[in-house]
Amino acid sequence: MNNLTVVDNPLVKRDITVLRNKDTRPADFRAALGRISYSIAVEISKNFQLNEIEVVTPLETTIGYELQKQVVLVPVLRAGLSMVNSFLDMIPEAKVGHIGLQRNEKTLMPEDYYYKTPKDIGSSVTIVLDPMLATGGSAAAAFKYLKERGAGESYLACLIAAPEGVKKMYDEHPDIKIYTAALDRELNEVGYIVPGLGDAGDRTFGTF
Ligand SMILES: O=P(O)(O)OC[C@H]1O[C@H](OP(=O)(O)OP(=O)(O)O)[C@H](O)[C@@H]1O
Ligand SMILES: O=c1cc[nH]c(=O)[nH]1
Ligand SMILES: [Mg+2]
Repeated sequence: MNNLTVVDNPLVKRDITVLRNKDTRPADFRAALGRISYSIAVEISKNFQLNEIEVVTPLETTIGYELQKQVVLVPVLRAGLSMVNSFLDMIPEAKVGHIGLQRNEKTLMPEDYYYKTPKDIGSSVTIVLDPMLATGGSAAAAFKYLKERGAGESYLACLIAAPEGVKKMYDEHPDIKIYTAALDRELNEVGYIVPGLGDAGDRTFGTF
C-alpha cells in the first residue's frame, strides 16, 4: 500500500532485534527504541518544506534554510512517550501534544482518557508517535481527533506495523503517510502483532 514506508537501515534492523528479544530489559529497550526513533524522524523530515533565509557567517552572507511549518509531535500514551525525546532532539522547535488511548483487551477498541494538543495544529505538520500499529484502532482514533481539530499535513511514526493496521489506516485515513521500522506478518488471536515485541508500553515502563 502506498501509505507505508518501511525504513531500511542496518542499524534499525539491529535495534528492532534488540526490541524483539524477550530478555531485553526496560533500560536497553528504551535506548533501542530511542535510537530507531532518530532514523524514523530523519525519514519523515524528508517531506518537510523549507524557506530560504539569509544567514551571516563570520565571512559573508549566504543562503540558509528554516522549516516552513511548525511541527507538532503527538505521542499516544503511554508507549509513544518513549519516542518523544529523539524526535525533539532532531526537531527542538517542535511543540508536543498528548493523546491518551488504551486498547480494551477484550474488544481491542481504543478507549480515550486524555487529549491536549496545541491550538495552531491546522497550520502545522503533525507527527503522531506510537511504536505499535496493530489493529489500527488507536492510530485511526488519534487522527480522527486531530483532523476534527483541523490537522493538515500529518504523519504516523511507528516501529512495528501489522498489515491489518496499515489497511485500516489506508481505509480511514488514506492521506496519512505511515513510517515504520518493520512490517510484521499478522495479528494473533488476541490482537498482538506477531512476531512483534509484546506490549510496548509494559516493556518500556517495566509494568509486567
Ligand atoms: O492498533 P491497536 O490495536 O489500537 O493497538 C496499538 C496500541 O496498543 C498499544 O497501546 P496500549 O493500548 O497497550 O496502551 P499502553 O501504551 O498504555 O500500554 C500501542 O502503544 C498502541 O497505542
Ligand atoms: O503487539 C502489540 C499490539 C498492541 N500493542 C502492543 O503494545 N503490542
Ligand atoms: Mg500497552
